[in-house]
Amino acid sequence: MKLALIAHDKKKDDLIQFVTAYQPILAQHTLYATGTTGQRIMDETDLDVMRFRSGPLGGDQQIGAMIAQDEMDMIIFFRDPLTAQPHEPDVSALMRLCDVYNVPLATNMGTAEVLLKGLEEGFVNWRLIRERRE
Ligand SMILES: O=C(CO)COP(=O)(O)O
Repeated sequence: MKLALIAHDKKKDDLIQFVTAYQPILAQHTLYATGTTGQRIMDETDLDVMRFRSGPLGGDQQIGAMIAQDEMDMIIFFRDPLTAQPHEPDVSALMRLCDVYNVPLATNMGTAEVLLKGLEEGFVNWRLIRERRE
């Protein structure tokens, strides 16, 4: 599976703690990240990450493009709900595309934990359900 990991600045420490705790699961998948988040993951864990541009410079949109091409399976995006982001339209667009394409999106650690545990158990069947419908 292809997973994207993203965190706003004040949530990056939380994301590092989370990916460290769930490194054994994450290591079984292909990981993508926005620029600064990805750099921190690579510096502070043993995970290998394909980095896009930094979020404010288009990284969210690059991940959105992968979603639109049906090439992304899950997004873990620790958003900061208390700080205005200069690229808020990009953040909204990314989340909107997750809903357009039914891509699982966790915007906080609680949901991210459930998603990763579900992923580990093989509960990610939405593509099959969608294919049956089409
Ligand atoms: O701003 C972001 C997501 O909207 C994250 O970008 P960085 O990982 O480059 O900080």
